[in-house]
Amino acid sequence: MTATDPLGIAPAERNAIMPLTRFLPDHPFAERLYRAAEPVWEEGLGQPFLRELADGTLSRERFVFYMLQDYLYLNDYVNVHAIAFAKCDDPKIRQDLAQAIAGASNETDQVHDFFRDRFGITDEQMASARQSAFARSYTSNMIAIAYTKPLIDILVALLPCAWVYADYGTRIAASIGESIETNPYRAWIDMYGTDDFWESAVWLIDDIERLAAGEPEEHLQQLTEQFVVGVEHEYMFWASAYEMQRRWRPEWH
Ligand SMILES: Cc1ncc(CN)c(N)n1
Repeated sequence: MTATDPLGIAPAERNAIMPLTRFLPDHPFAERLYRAAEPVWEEGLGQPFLRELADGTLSRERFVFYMLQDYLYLNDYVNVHAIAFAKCDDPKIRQDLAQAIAGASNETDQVHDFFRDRFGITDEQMASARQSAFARSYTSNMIAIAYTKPLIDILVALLPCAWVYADYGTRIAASIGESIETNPYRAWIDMYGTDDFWESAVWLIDDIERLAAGEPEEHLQQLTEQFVVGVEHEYMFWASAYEMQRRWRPEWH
């Protein structure tokens, strides 16, 4: 584990809220996934988009770019859950997936609609938003996994979305304390920095842990690599929003 927290959270508090110590004892496969992704995961939290969101200095332009990408992202994200649902005959996981779909519409209501009003994002902007190369790479990968792979692969493809956001939201909330009161991005932090949102990662981790128990080592290795790719995609989603970069090369407008 990295010694210094990217947002400067003190070690004692950090231990209580880190991904593996928070509600997650006895999840060896989740631990393996996190450890494999840890360098990118931890570096990701320290990137400018998130540091500036945490201290409230992120430009509105960059945040709007992110919001429009995220709106497109959530549509694909819900579709991936729906494909997983159709492939799943485990009643508990079906219920979890249905709740996650409802949770995504909660994100839209609490975060997207709020910032649409606040920043005056128009229907035209929403309708004409074009997915960035980085966001498309992320969701295309998830959709391909959803159509071609078994249930556990789909759940692992979804896990970075839930777990990284729950962790970053919690750690951002912990790092800024009372300054949240004046942070223009408070609605975002309030959404992702809560125990409720954390629960949306926990069910997924629990279900994956259960399914992983019967899998051969070779498949677990593939899933671990796939998870790291998902965390890298999360990283690039923010990095490309910060640069407001739509195409693979910045000069391709
Ligand atoms: C890109 C992305 N990843 C995850 C989340 C959290 N569901 C989100 N809203 N956007």
